[in-house]
Amino acid sequence: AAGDPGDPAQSAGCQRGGRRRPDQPPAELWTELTGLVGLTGCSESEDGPEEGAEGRPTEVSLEEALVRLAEFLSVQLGAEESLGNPPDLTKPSDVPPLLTVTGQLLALLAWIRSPRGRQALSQGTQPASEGQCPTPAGSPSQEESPSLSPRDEAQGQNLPQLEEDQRAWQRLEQLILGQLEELKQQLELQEEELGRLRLGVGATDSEKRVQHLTLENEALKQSLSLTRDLLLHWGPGPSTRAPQEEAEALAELQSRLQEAQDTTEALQVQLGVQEVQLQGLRGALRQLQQETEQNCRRELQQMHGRLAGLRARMASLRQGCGDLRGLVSTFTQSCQCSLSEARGQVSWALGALSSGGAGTQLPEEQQGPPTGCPGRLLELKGNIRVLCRLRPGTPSSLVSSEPGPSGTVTTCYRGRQRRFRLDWVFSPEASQEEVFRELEPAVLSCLRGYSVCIFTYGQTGTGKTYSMEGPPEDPGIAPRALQSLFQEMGTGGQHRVTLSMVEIYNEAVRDLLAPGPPERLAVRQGPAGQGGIQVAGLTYWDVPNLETLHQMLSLGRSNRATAATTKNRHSSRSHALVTLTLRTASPPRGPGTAGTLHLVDLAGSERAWKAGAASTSPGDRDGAQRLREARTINRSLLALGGVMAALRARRPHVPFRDSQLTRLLQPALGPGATAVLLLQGPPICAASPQISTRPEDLGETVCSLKFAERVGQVELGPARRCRAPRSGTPSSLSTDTPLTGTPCTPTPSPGSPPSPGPESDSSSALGTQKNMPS
Ligand SMILES: Nc1ncnc2c1ncn2[C@@H]1O[C@H](COP(=O)(O)OP(=O)(O)OP(=O)(O)O)[C@@H](O)[C@H]1O
Repeated sequence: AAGDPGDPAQSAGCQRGGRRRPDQPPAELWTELTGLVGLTGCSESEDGPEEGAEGRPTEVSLEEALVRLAEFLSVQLGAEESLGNPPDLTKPSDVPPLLTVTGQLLALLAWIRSPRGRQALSQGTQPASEGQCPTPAGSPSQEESPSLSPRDEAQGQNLPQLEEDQRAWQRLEQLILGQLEELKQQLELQEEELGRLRLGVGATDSEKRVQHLTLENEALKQSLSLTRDLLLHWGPGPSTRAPQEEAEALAELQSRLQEAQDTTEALQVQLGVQEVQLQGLRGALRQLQQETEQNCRRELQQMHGRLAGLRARMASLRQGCGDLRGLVSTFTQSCQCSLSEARGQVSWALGALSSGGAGTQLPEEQQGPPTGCPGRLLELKGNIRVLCRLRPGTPSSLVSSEPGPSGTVTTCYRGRQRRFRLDWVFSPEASQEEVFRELEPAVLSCLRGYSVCIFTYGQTGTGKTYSMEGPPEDPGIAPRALQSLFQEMGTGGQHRVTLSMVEIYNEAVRDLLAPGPPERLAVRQGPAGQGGIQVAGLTYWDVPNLETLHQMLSLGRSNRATAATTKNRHSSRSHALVTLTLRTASPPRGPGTAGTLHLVDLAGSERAWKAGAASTSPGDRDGAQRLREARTINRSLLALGGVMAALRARRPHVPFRDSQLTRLLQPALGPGATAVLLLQGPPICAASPQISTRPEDLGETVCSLKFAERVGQVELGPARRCRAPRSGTPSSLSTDTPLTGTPCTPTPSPGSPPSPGPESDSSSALGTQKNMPS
């Protein structure tokens, strides 16, 4: 219609639609076409009053079909515009074929509606324009003959005119068929493109294009079938169908159109659903990828963790292997020693028997220790043992224990569970008696010449002093040990017991049993060749009986520095060392033994700021004092840790000199000595005001447990008995590494000549109670 100057609609008198100008925008085509159809309909209703309201639907259906065609064209043009390639309608080659076909159809429609067309149709003749056929190049003449005659006039119409009409129709038919062919080709091309685009799944633009082309294809298909139907029903040739048939055909067309629209809509819906599904699938795929990635990463981390754990385990196994090797060699050496000792004893016994007869009794020191005696038991148990005692309290989920031999203490600190295995774990309800029973063999081994050190270690307020000293009604390790020793020694007077007691307060060594006020003593390395440590001016007391011993111990305890801290009202601010030397009387042949028992009550391990010592206000002298104490206590405990680490790693140099504590403990931790560490642990008990449930307390406990676990791995070499010098006085606490001082009786002042041996009058050695330093 746009390119046809002889528009049939115009020639039918519909001047309102007018000619489509080349510069007319494609969007106006819709208006133009609907206007055109409207006009046609309007003329029909005016022209055919005889058909009435009943006859109208058939005609309206045709119009509707055209209106939809026009709609489609408008949409297509709009779509092309939106894609950025609007067709240039001024160029005939650019005009979409469908547009041209629609134009032709509208022209045909206009002609059919015109009186001439009606006449021709009613006569069963071809439509004819006034001298020119409706062609693309030249459409039917604009001037329609206004004098088209009715039926009777048509009979008189001249033959050439009819022939010309006939030709025009044939041309029109050819043209439409050609255009249909063109439409078909275009459809095929688009289907091909659609197929190509379908291969490129995933690209958003391609998807849009696919959608667009699908719609276009559907529309083209519809328009093709519609055009075919129109051509079939309204095309040239004699119209042999009755109006009723035409109406039916139109209704059928309409229903097909409706069907096609429904199909399109259904397809669109399906496409939408599929798109949604596609998006869902893409999302699921992305999520799956992320999850897989996360899982892989997590597994990798776990593998790394497991690998690190395995490496650590391997390292500890290696170390354990080394320790085991050491133990085996130690055991072999010990066996060899015992064997040679036994051989010597047997040969001596045989000699004694042969010279003195059957009635001769072997001196005690020449008898091998009987099987199961404390000394042997100690050797078998290992020369460093770590025991743990938890203060009774409300059970807590943060600290738990499995009591018994090789028992465990489990802590849950900062969300991490740690399990510590120790040689023996006492249940929190364990009595003083139970604790001592486990230590008794070690204590008694001193009588056979072994050097034994028992020390209590742990956080402040956990019961170190309670375990070591205990209240009078329920005595602790020290009183029970003395009682047990004296019980074992009996009243034979074959043993001589010497006692000394020092404290290390702020790195100063003080004699707690000095006759005068406690003074600072100098600790020195012993003379070359003698080895050991010497404490100048330290007093040793010969103790004749248990009662005196208890009195002296309580005297020493009362001289000890204590103070009130936030954790403990009677906190020990110093390390206390009680040393007991037990010398057996020299038998007629062979040396006697000199066993040593060190009982060490360490000051509490604590962070300085926690002991209530962190008060640094200028006027608070007590606070400053507590702070200084806490610092020196921690420094010395650190030094003890360093010594233990060096012993554990079997380093050639052991830093005993790092603190006064380690210097004094050197004999107790030397080769052949036996050490028992009693670790005191706190209950995590809300009911106990002294011990809070704060995590830092638990952290302190974990540190203590770690320390104890490390100490348990220290190897001091096989426990060895010490021979007492044949002559002389008990000048040392351990014959291997003597801690020398000035043993004295109560009467002589410190530094006076040593008291006589056990053969001497024990009462004079001890003096009387009134002579004791007060
Ligand atoms: N097993 C126990 N049974 C009953 N009471 C205990 C027990 N252990 C400790 N206590 C009590 O806890 C309090 C603190 O104990 P103790 O003074 O022995 O602690 P400590 O570790 O020596 O402290 P510090 O290092 O400050 O000297 C004391 O009142 C003591 O009686």
